[in-house]
Amino acid sequence: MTIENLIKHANTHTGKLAINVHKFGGSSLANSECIERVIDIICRHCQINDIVVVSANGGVTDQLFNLCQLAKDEVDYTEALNNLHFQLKGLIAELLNEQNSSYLTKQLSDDFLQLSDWLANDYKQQRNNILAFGEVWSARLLSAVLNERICPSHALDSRDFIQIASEQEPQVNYDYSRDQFNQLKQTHQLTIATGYIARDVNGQSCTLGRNGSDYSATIMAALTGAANVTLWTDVDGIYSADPRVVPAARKLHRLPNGVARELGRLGNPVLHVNTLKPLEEHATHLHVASSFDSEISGTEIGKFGFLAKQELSVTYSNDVLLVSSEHLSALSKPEAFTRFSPICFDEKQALMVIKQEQQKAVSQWFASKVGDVTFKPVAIIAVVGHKVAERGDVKARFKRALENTRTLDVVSSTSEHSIISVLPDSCSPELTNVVHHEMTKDAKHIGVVVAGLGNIGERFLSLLPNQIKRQSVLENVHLVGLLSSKKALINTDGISPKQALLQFEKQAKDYDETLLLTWLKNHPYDELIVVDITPSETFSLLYREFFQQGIHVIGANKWAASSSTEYYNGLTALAEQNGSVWLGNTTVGAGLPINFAINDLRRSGDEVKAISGIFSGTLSWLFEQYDGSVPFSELLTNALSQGLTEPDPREDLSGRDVQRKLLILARLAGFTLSLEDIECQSLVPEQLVSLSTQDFLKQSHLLDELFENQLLQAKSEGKCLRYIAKFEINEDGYQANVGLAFLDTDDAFARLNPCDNIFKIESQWYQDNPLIIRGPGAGRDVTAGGIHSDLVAICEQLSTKQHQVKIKGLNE
Ligand SMILES: Nc1ncnc2c1ncn2[C@@H]1O[C@H](COP(=O)(O)OP(=O)(O)O)[C@@H](O)[C@H]1O
Ligand SMILES: N[C@@H](CC(=O)OP(=O)(O)O)C(=O)O
Repeated sequence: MTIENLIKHANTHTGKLAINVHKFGGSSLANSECIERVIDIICRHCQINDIVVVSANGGVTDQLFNLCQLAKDEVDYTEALNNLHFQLKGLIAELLNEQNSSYLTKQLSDDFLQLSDWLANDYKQQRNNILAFGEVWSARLLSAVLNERICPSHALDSRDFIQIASEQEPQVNYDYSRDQFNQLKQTHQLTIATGYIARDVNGQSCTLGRNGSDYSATIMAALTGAANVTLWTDVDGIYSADPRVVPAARKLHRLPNGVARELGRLGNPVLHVNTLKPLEEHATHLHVASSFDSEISGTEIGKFGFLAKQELSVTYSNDVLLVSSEHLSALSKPEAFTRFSPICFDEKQALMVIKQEQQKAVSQWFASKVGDVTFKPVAIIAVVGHKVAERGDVKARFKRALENTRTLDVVSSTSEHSIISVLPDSCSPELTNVVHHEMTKDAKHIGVVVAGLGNIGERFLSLLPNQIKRQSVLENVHLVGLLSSKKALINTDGISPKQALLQFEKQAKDYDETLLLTWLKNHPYDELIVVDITPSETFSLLYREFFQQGIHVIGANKWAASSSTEYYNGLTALAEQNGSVWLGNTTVGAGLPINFAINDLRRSGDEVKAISGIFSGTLSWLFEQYDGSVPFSELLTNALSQGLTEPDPREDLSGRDVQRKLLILARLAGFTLSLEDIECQSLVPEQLVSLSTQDFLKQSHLLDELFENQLLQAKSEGKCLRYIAKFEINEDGYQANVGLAFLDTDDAFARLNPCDNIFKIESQWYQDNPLIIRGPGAGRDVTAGGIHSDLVAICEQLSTKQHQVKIKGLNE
């Protein structure tokens, strides 16, 4: 939705559109630049009846906690207080016009008088009211900026409508809260509500715990029946480990609900422990996305199939306590869970691990019931994934990763979705990296979309199941898309390679390019490869889009590789910029390793000086057969009926295909040239050029005299006829042409099996005795095999590739 739409809806909207909740975390609101970005996201993604939930501006809650602590320790906090006031006044001045700025500054000064008073006289009682200021200031400021520049908006203090049982038991009274919310909500205005805070049944201010604004957002979604909740933060999704600590962390595109819940329970900051609770009975979608780059697809949390269930992540916490008491056995497991939500509870070993904030409640309970209890700071590291507790292989790998680490003898799980180890010392970044590496080293999932289900495409697919079985590098390759020119089948959870064509037949829908591109933009794979086995120029024009998304391409299709110099250079630059690999070993010589050989020579430091040969299977066959005993046109009809030519044989006779192949090879050898730089002798006489295919075939006898004359002349010189491609460097640069040549009958190019290709490479290393590659240059098996060879090559390259996580403040 654009800003115009937001405003238009402000004036006309009747409140019937689905509601979306957008939560912006503190990191997304940390300074005026961040807030400008948030405003831009609101303009593009919000409708007027949506709800925006905000956390305190980045760092403000920490500062408020610090002020309470200083007051408690009776340390002078004046400077800290003034700094915070100064910072917030600055933010107001930077974002609002003079009139609004002075109005908000006045409100802020009043709040600071109140804050000073509470800190001096009543910080204990007023602690939650003090902490609540962060969110109140943040909502007020954002709402004022929107009102001034974008659309009518009002700020709501969630304490005025969210009622929970108590801070310890933050269950929401939904009926009451919904009623209150409906009374407070203004129609035709964008609601900016505070996260993190609520009131208990006694009307006391409560917080929902650190990072609690996520929970506020989902509570508000449940109150309003919202369709979506987006948690906008400083990282573009949930990763397999904290990306600040583990640079090799992988983005988890789709996280099953249970796994997300467990990550939150273990204290992962991206998801608050209670975030998912309010959504349990609603069909609300939950996303985590980056406010720093709102176009990148984030993580979706929901119900997913096999692939998402395979994913593992590693999380740790250093803010946990080991509870020891000889009376621990007085506490049953269910009771322990309802009372304290421990992270782990091991009845047999009488061990319980809790979050630091539970300490007070635990010690009070023990004191009142049974007796002494001691607390020891410890740490946990956990592997989290769908039902990992039942997976022996995961447990074994986790133990192996911890082999050289001192652990308390507890590797226990309280949820089926995690295996936890308790550490006597804090969990170091090194350990987190080691464990993450061990758990995820072979977890790179590669999606493959095959475009073009003709002869070669079918063969490629029929070879795929065995290739996946045999080539270990293909272990995590998933066939996810099949495209023909008219139909498309995309299945994010994978299409069975064995049943591929059958599934395509039954389930494919009409091909829709926009839908395809949208899917490709949001695909959940670590890497995605498009295998282009189409002859289509139109499809090749999508390579730009693919490379922009970092998608890799295996092209058997010659169009892109032989496009204009400017376009081709643009494509290769784009691929490089975005880390896309582009291979096309089968564009020339089918499965013959000609492209590999040229690449390899260049890698070895060699310089290619000339490339020549017979590059067309069709022309190879025709001239190997043509000895004058049968007219050329008869041979051509024969070749056509055997499927050796294109449906319109002029495609072959024009030399254009050979010209493209020579261009591709010369480019691979490192030369900059385009098709126009390669002289091309067409074998189609002028009068046959513009006829329909049918008329051309009827008139093909007109070719006979021409070829007969050429053959007679060649024979008179003791030579034979061949269609040759040649590129060579000379003093002026290079010379390149394709056309008919008279060759000695014992020339290597003259003694081929019909249909074979031959490539001769002369280089610095292969000067006097050139490198020759010869063999079938077309055919179903060899071409499909060549594409498989590219697939293995790409997967080998990708297995060592690391993605750079984009996090504001870390590498942005
Ligand atoms: N598994 C993980 N995936 C993504 N981010 C993580 C993960 N574990 C920890 N983090 C950290 O959580 C931070 C986001 O949480 P938080 O600071 O609460 O954001 P916000 O201010 O938006 O609420 C990220 O910057 C990242 O460093
Ligand atoms: N401001 C609170 C609540 C919150 O959720 O913040 P954030 O969205 O920045 O994690 C805190 O810092 O804990």
